[in-house]
Amino acid sequence: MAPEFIPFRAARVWGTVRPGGVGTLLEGARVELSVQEVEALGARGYFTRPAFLGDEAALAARAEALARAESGVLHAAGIRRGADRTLDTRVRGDLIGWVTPEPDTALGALWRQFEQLGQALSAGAYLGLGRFDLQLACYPGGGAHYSRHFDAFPGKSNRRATAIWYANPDWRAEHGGLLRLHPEGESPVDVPPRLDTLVVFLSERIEHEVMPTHAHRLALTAWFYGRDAG
Ligand SMILES: O=C(O)CCC(=O)C(=O)O
Ligand SMILES: [Fe+2]
Repeated sequence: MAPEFIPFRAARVWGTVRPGGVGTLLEGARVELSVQEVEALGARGYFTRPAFLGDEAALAARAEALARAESGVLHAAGIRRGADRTLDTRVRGDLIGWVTPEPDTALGALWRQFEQLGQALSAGAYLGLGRFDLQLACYPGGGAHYSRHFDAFPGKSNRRATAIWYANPDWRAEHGGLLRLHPEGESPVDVPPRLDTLVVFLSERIEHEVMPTHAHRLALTAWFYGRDAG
């Protein structure tokens, strides 16, 4: 791991749950981008970071995400087609729901880290980001996937950056479910959806897909809009 990460990770609160509960685990932890991450974003349109929250906060956020998914609030995302509005799960087979967490929760802590990530991307990579939406997505296994797509089209939705945080401990190769990035002019890059991995890419620039998934797969995605967005 790049040495740049060390001072910033050491500043985190490890091993203690403060009186406020899991939501305060990461209080004061600043998200900073390394030089390599800024360069990768500019040159290739993406970067990955193997540990965004740290083990304790990641497991707490995973537990809350799983509880939400199991509570039945998520709905099928598949593209709707035709007059009968049937779902076409050939394009995407995930279940999704928007997330606005309470502050004093582990997902609230993740939310604040995404907020800081947006600020760091604006300061370090001049992306001029404003608000973001946060979505929980669950691929139930059974080969569910999401076909190759862009998250934004120039001049349309004004989504500028996509940041995905994965919540799957013990992810194994036979589970499939890789995020496959297709950077322009480069070979595809596969990202396993392992617990606490963060991937950040430019929404208009990086085409991507979720490969067929053979285990329950959870992810939280933040889409950052430009500051000038409505
Ligand atoms: O979960 C992932 O790895 C990517 C999902 C995705 O591309 C999307 O929801 O737009
Ligand atoms: Fe996407």
